[in-house]
Amino acid sequence: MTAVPERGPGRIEIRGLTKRFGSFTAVDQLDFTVQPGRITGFLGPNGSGKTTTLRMLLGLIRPTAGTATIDGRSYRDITEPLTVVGSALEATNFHPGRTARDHLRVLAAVAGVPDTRVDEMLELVGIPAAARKRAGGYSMGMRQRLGLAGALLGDPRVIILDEPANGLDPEGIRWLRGFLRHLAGEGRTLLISSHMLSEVEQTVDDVVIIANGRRVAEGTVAELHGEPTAYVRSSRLPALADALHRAGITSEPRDDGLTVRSGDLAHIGDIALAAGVPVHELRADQTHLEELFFNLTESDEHRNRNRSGHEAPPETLPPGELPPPSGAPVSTAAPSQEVDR
Ligand SMILES: Nc1ncnc2c1ncn2[C@@H]1O[C@H](COP(=O)(O)OP(=O)(O)OP(=O)(O)O)[C@@H](O)[C@H]1O
Repeated sequence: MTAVPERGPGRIEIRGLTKRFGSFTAVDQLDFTVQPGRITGFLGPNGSGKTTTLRMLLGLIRPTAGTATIDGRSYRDITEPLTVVGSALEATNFHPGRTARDHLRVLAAVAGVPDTRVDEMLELVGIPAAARKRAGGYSMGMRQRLGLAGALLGDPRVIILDEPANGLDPEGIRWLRGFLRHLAGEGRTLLISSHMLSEVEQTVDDVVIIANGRRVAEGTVAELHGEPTAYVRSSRLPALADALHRAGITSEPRDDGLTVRSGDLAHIGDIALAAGVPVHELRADQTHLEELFFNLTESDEHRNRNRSGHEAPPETLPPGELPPPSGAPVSTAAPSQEVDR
């Protein structure tokens, strides 16, 4: 693949992005930035507005307010969009009677790329044998890989994938992780959505978390984890707390031990040893990201509207727009899928 210069173009900017379906606000004043050369996880529970946001970014539906741009231009204003942005919103809408090769050839023709790239892409995503097999017989994992191959056909610098790990087995998830990392290493911009933080935690650099269409957190994965802490147990806690304090480390009592505001276990152990304090247990605290995710997205303030019966009534669908994605899987690789022009 052609290398994309590091720190090159490919910046996604979402500003005040809002989408209302009738009186229902699916995406509400959303703001975030996605940087090239990084993998950004776009996270939120089911129905929080991820797909609607991606559909606006990809020009499939019009925002009610705000903008979604790539290098300052909205998708509809990009001259050869498939060579700039590759996307796979769902991995399920391949024509069942069409082979992977035929499917990609159609897209290649649309994107204006040579047919030779089709087999290259199938090889790249690890399904060369699927070239002649009809898509109707594919596993979910193969569909995901085919969707990815389609997204990459135009050698785009921006890649947008909706729940790309869905249906992949652990080996497939490991493969995807390495593959996405490689693409980011080439300077490309990767935006991937997921409803499970734990699923993408090891894959992404940055995260944007939304609940009920609103951003509730944004930052690097490390920032989300917060400052590292350790748990230490001893029969002489006051002496240990005192020794840590003298070393400039704060601690507070927890259960029958201390929470120490440092992740450097060796340093904590050395301080205890130097103070002659016995240590009965010393371990790093794990931040339970899933719990944090739940707190951020399911707190009283952000409780999922879809679970409290406030979902948009279907008749709110504006003319010319596709029904909710759950019922109508969409791959944005082909412009023929675009609506609401
Ligand atoms: N065309 C539409 N008309 C009416 N409501 C819609 C439409 N599209 C989406 N919605 C509603 O907007 C909300 C956000 O949906 P969206 O698909 O963007 O969420 P999501 O975060 O992608 O969820 P999931 O993880 O389940 O795909 C949902 O309540 C959904 O029912």
